[in-house]
This record gives sequence, structure tokens and C-alpha cells, in this order.
Amino acid sequence: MTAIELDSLRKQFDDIVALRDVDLTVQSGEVFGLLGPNGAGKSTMIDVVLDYVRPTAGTATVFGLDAQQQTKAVHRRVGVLPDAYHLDGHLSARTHVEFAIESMDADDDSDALLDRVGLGSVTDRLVRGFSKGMEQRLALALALVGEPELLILDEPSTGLDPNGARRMRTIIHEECDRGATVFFSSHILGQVQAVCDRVGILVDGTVVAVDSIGGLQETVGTAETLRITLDSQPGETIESVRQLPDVRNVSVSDGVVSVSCPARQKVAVIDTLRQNATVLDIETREVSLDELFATYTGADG
Ligand SMILES: Nc1ncnc2c1ncn2[C@@H]1O[C@H](COP(=O)(O)OP(=O)(O)OP(=O)(O)O)[C@@H](O)[C@H]1O
Repeated sequence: MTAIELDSLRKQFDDIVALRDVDLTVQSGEVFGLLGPNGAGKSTMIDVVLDYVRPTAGTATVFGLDAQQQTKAVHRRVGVLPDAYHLDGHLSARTHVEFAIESMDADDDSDALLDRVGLGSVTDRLVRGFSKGMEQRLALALALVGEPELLILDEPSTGLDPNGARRMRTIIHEECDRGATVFFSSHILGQVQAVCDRVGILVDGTVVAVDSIGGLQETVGTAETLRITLDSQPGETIESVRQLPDVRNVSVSDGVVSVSCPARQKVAVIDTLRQNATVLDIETREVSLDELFATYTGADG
């Protein structure tokens, strides 16, 4: 089943095109991360799915329901951590969650939910004294009310400390395990890498790539950087390495050869170098999502 389907979705604010004819499918049960630089259109995409803004053209559906025509039915199935949310400073964390439970006719335990997001010791405190990270945790608790089939989280790690970010990852895994679909936007590439089944990269309103992390690495063709230490200079074998398919960024410094290549080419690279020298050490490093992101967005890194 499809959780979210965007079909030729376009959103224009006067002369700014925030989304350019986007096609995207998120399958039910997957954790999908939407990555993109500032202003790429991530929040606009989420806002259209939730009918907070109307698309200029195209359609968005959630579990087959039209986001613009069947908005209430969509909202009943979705838990949202929005980009901007309003909390009432005069109310406690528990009261916020209790209101949400009541308004959704859900049967969650407010204290258990607050405990889950790490606010178990401040349930009775008024929200006006909360830090940004505490507000974010409360907003996440509100999104979890009613065990939604789809969680939409816009930059969920904003303001969270490392413990909070880890807790967020655990919650995303738990939600996925109980069968929910999770769709979230992020700049924090490590977070996406840790939890996502698939990643979409949005640049200037266009989805430039959708794949698993491994698939993206294969596409870029530099899945790993190899550093091979030799007992002597490689001589002409270095040219042979440069000729190997999908091998890039070949350099030599002090008997250490650096090469970027897909995992399947590692053995060929090492075998070639061994024709002229003895291999003393091999280090490999996976290309991080930061590097992938830079490749797709044309940034320097
Ligand atoms: N209400 C609006 N009126 C005019 N322009 C808007 C409006 N909302 C968004 N935009 C523009 O649309 C583009 C996409 O913005 P959007 O907020 O969706 O990006 P984003 O990827 O979520 O960025 P960020 O990571 O900075 O939150 C930007 O150029 C932004 O200025």
C-alpha cells in the first residue's frame, strides 16, 4: 500500500517555485527521509500533504485519500510534528497531551507518552519555562498521540541534544516496528543515515534522487575511499588503477595510494597495486551522506 503519493506536484509562491512537478511515492511501513538544503521545498511539500498550503498543480494523496479533498480523513490518520507549532505557555506538558488525547478520542496514557519523549520528570511544569529542546520533545509527544498510521516530522531534531536525538531515533524505530510509516525532513544527515529505509534528496524544488543509502552510494560510484599503504612507490601500476572502471580520485602521497571506488572494485584496485609493491595496510572509509549530499546539490562539501 502507498502511504504518500505525489503526482506532478507544483507549488508556486508568486514568482518563487517551491516545488517543480514532483513525483514521489512513500510506501506504507517505510521510514523515508527527505533531505535538502535550506529553501529546497521540504516544508512546502509537507504543508501540501497536510493541506496547510494548496498546490498550484498536481495532486497529493495519503493512503489513497486526496490531501486537498479529504483533508479531515487524512489528518485522522497522521501524526504531525510541524515546522512551526504553537504551545500554550500557561498549560503544563501533561495538559497539552491530555487535550490532544481528548480531541482525538484516543486512549493513550499521557504520563507514559511524556516519559517516552524524556519529559517524565517535568509533566506538571508550565510550558512557558521550557527550552527549545523540551518544546520539541513535547511536540513529538503530541504527534504520537493516537498511534497514527503515518508520522510526518518536519526537522524533528531541531533543538535536541545528543540524548534527545538518540531518543528520537529510538522512537522512529519503535513506531516503524508497530507498523507506522515515518516521513521526515532533515538537514542532519547522520540522523537520516541511521534510521531511513530510503532517502529523497530535494534540491530547488526538484527531487534529484530517491534511493536507499547504499543505492545512492552506488549511484555516485564512490561508495568507499580506500587508503592503501605500499612498501614502495607504485610506479606504472597507478596508471592501471586509473584505467579501472568506476575508479576515481586516484592520488599517491608517501607510498599511500588513495582511491574512491564502488565496493565491488576494491579487490581489483588492490590486485593491480600488488603487481609492483607489497601492500602493508588497507584502510577503507564509507562515503558519508554529507559527501553524497554535496555531490547531488553541487555544493563544495
Ligand atoms: N508562504 C510563502 N510565501 C512565499 N514564499 C514561500 C512561502 N513558503 C515558502 N516559500 C519559499 O519557497 C521555497 C521553499 O521553502 P521551504 O520552506 O519549503 O524550504 P525548506 O526546504 O523547508 O527550507 P528549510 O530547510 O530552510 O526549512 C523558499 O524559496 C521559500 O522562500
